[in-house]
Amino acid sequence: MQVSKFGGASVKNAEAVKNLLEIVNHLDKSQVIVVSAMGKMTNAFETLIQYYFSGEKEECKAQLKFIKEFHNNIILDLFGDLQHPMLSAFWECVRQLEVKLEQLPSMHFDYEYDQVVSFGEIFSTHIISAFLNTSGVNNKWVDVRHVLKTDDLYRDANVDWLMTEELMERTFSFTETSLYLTQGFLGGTFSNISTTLGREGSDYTAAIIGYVLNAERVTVWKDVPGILNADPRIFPDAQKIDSLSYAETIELSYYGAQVIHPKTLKPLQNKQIPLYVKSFLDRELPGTVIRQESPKIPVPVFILKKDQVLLTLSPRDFSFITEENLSRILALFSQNHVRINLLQTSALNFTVCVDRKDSFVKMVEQLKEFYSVRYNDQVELLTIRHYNQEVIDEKLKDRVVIDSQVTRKNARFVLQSS
Ligand SMILES: Nc1ncnc2c1ncn2[C@@H]1O[C@H](COP(=O)(O)OP(=O)(O)O)[C@@H](O)[C@H]1O
Ligand SMILES: N[C@@H](CC(=O)OP(=O)(O)O)C(=O)O
Repeated sequence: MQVSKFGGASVKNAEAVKNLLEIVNHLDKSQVIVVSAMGKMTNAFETLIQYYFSGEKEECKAQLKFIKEFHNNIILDLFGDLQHPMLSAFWECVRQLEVKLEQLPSMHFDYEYDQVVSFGEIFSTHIISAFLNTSGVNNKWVDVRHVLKTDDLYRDANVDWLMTEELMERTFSFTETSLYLTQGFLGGTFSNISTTLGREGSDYTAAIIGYVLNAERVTVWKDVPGILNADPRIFPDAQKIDSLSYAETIELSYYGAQVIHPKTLKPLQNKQIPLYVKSFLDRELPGTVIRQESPKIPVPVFILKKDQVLLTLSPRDFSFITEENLSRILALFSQNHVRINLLQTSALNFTVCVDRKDSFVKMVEQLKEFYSVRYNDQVELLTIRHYNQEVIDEKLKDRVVIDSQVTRKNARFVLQSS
């Protein structure tokens, strides 16, 4: 069997869903199709949950209307009729969301987030499953929350592999159908409360299913021809890489290449399942294959992380940056979920480049108790993997370099934002 994952961009409107039908028609038999919320709907649901949680009733109503209209327009284009008989399950879910939003939220934001934002994937999969069925591509809709079991760390749930294996093997048995369609990004607790795996977690869902069912391959369909040596939105002349090793791809995603969710590779590597990244805009193109062995990458790879803060701490007492100081500092970063992207230490200074996020300000206040804190929040972090001097010179032309770290494989530069 194989797993194919379709992200938001590949189902952003009716035309895209028709294109998905075309791709599915050409896939090998025995597939589990994993689908994300349509287009930017997860962002729209995030706005909805903010209004709901803060009790802004009118704004909440207007946002719900926007979300419903978005899906209605796609349905009208695909089915010509909002009340098409195949859509009853979809309308039942819309009603469930409406009922949820009429109730008062609990005090637990992350819990409420997962209960509301999960409707993005539930809606998209009901619509797409019904559309495929009416188009002669028979498939069985599976509620992933019943088979992908997690703990209750809402918004960043951890998979319970044992339970998931047992439930998935039973559910995806390929006895009654050769095509299953299910949701990315979602999970369910032991008592079937919705959870999510972290933003952009649908790639990870595909890998989990592939791992559990011993898939022959997993394919993620994207709006790019494969993995490129840079984000084409930032570096328009980026080149496609034909083949990558798991280890290299894990490094790229660790340094911030946003094309694959970082957790995706490990389950696949553990069972040596190849991952294909292919373009839904041209299904004939070969894409990129990721597997154990791969030829050396023929070009340097550029990864630019924007919205970074460069933070320097110096002990207020007479101590150096010792192991004791380091463990206290790192514990605070971990407690505040602030990710360190680059780290340098000297006798008197601890310097890091981190993502700018809300908890950063709180963390800085805690650090100030022991350290003098200086920071610059107008910076970007450029990583060049497999660098050479020529590409460094070219990329740093007209840029102000604030800090750098060079190893055998990586040249990393903290740059003033351009
Ligand atoms: N190195 C890279 N190679 C290819 N795409 C990249 C790279 N880095 C960033 N991207 C961006 O990743 C996007 C695709 O990933 P993503 O948006 O997560 O897909 P989806 O949500 O549809 O699964 C592309 O549109 C591209 O702009
Ligand atoms: N819909 C979720 C999960 C996801 O992975 O989406 P996409 O495949 O469009 O990145 C999100 O936007 O975070």
